[in-house]
This record gives sequence, structure tokens and C-alpha cells, in this order.
Amino acid sequence: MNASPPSKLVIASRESRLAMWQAEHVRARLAALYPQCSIEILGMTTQGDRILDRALSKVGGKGLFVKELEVAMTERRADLAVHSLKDVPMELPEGFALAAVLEREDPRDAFVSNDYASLDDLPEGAVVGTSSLRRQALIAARYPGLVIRPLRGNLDTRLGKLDRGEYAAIILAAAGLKRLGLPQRIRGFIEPEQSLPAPGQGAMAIEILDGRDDLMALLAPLNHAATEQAVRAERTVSRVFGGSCQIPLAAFASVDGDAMRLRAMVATPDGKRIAQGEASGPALEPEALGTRIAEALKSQGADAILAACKAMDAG
Ligand SMILES: NCc1[nH]cc(CCC(=O)O)c1CC(=O)O
Repeated sequence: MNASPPSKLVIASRESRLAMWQAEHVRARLAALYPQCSIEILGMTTQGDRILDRALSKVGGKGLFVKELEVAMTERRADLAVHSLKDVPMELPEGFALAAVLEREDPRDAFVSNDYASLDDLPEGAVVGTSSLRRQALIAARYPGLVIRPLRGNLDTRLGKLDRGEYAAIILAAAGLKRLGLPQRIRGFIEPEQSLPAPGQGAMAIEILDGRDDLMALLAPLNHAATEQAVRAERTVSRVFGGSCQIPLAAFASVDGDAMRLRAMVATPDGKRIAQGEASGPALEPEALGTRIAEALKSQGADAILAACKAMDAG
């Protein structure tokens, strides 16, 4: 049944603890499918890991987390790369393809604090850490009295900054904390009704060189159809609004059998202007649903919000 595996496969991964957990997860799944194959993980540092003093939106965005891994594949030092899908640009560079999207972990944002139970619990002027424009806009819209400060680095770095008292609370993806065995750090979940997740949040993707049909077949069993459909819809929304162009944008799809429900929003970073909406449609036509909701957001003024974001960015 299965495609016949090569004797050896190399997985490229970032070296953060979360990235390594994810690569190891893929390694274990492939080892179970192909016991004859020896599978190694090649850990590497990316520019996104090195540049910690600036918001990513200012230095080139998501591509910075995947570039080095792609070079390793081009040079045949690695066969596949494992990513958090959230960090994968909407348009892959020429010559690369996604071979599988794995079943999604918890897609929600998590509230993490040593002193407070929830965003509601924070006093006026409390400092909340996040570098995500989406989280910033959503918090500013709901809690104008809170102060939002940038927070970069891998999960351990971010938790360390919280523990040293630099922030009253921080917002992180629940998926990362759960994968690292740190669910006890989660004081509360931020439900999609209050704050929609980022496109692809909580899902992992496997990237390969386009044209490696051998790998495509080998990795196909790892693909989770419902997650793939959901993230296709979510990423379509992002693509319509400029792909890696930096604006607060959220999109979250849930699949129930043949049906998909997609919710999305775009906002200005200060949270003062928000366009949001939801739509349902067949799960097998995720791009159509994504396009439809993007149109609905446009009719609510999303283009003006985009223009306002660009003007702020330039200023
Ligand atoms: N932006 C970095 C990033 N990319 C993926 C995750 C978490 C895991 C996931 O969403 O799959 C995180 C950390 C975070 O947002 O807290």
C-alpha cells in the first residue's frame, strides 16, 4: 500500500524546543509508518530566531522562519521541513510545496500570567506582552486601558520574561504550550468568540521541494483532511488581504462533516476599526469560502482599514 521509503530521510527544523518537538512528532509518525527507514532531524537557526530586538512585521515577516530550511532542502541536506503553519508565508517560494497538514492542536490563544486569572482581571494600565498585531488589535479593542508591549523570542524566552516581572500577562498560542508539556501555564483560554486565532494557528505543515513525488506519496498519510480544508480557507483570507503584508488579521475555520464555518476579521493595530464576518459553505471548496468572506469584509470597509494600516506603517 505505502510508497516504498528511501533508506534515509532528513527533517529540517528550527532549533527552538517547540520546533524540535514538532519535528520529533513527525519523525515518530514516519518511523511508525516506515520502520525500515532511518530518519534524522537537522536542527538549524533561522533569521527569525536571531532577530529578537525588532517586531517581525518590520523586518520581513514570516518567511524569516522558513528560508534556511528551504535552502537545506534545495541543497539536498534535508528532504522535508516541519513548520508551524502559522509561520509559513501564504505564497511559498517557487519550487516548494506543502506535502501535508497535520491534525490541528488547540487553535485558541491562551492567557498566561502569574498574578491574574484573565484579561478581565487585569487592572487599568497593566502591561500585556504580545508581538502579534492581531492580538494587539483585539486586546486594544476590548481593553483600551491595557498597555501592550512587544514580546519576541521562543516560548521559553517569552515565559522567562513574564516570570521576571516584565509583563503582568502575556498571550501565547495554546498549542505551543500544550505541545511543550506546559498546559499548567495556561490560566485561561481566549475563545474565538472574543478573539479569533491567526490563519493556521495550532496546525503543523510539512514542506518539500516541488516535484518530489516520491516524498509526496510517502507523506500523504500524515495529512489530516479536515485540518487541511480549514487552513486552506483561512489562508485564502490572508492571501486576499496581501499575504505577508503586515496587518492585524484573523481567520478561523471549523469543519463538521461536509460543512465548513469560516470566521475572519481585519483591524487597525489600535483596534479602533474592525471588519469581521462569518460564512458557511461546503468543506470541499475552502478557497471559495475564503474568497467569499474576504469580499464580505471588504464590503465592511476592510480596504480602508488596510490603507490605514499601510499609512501607519509608513509613518
Ligand atoms: N508566532 C510564533 C508561533 N508560531 C507558532 C506558534 C505556536 C504554535 C502554533 O500556533 O501552531 C507560535 C507561538 C505563539 O504564537 O505563541
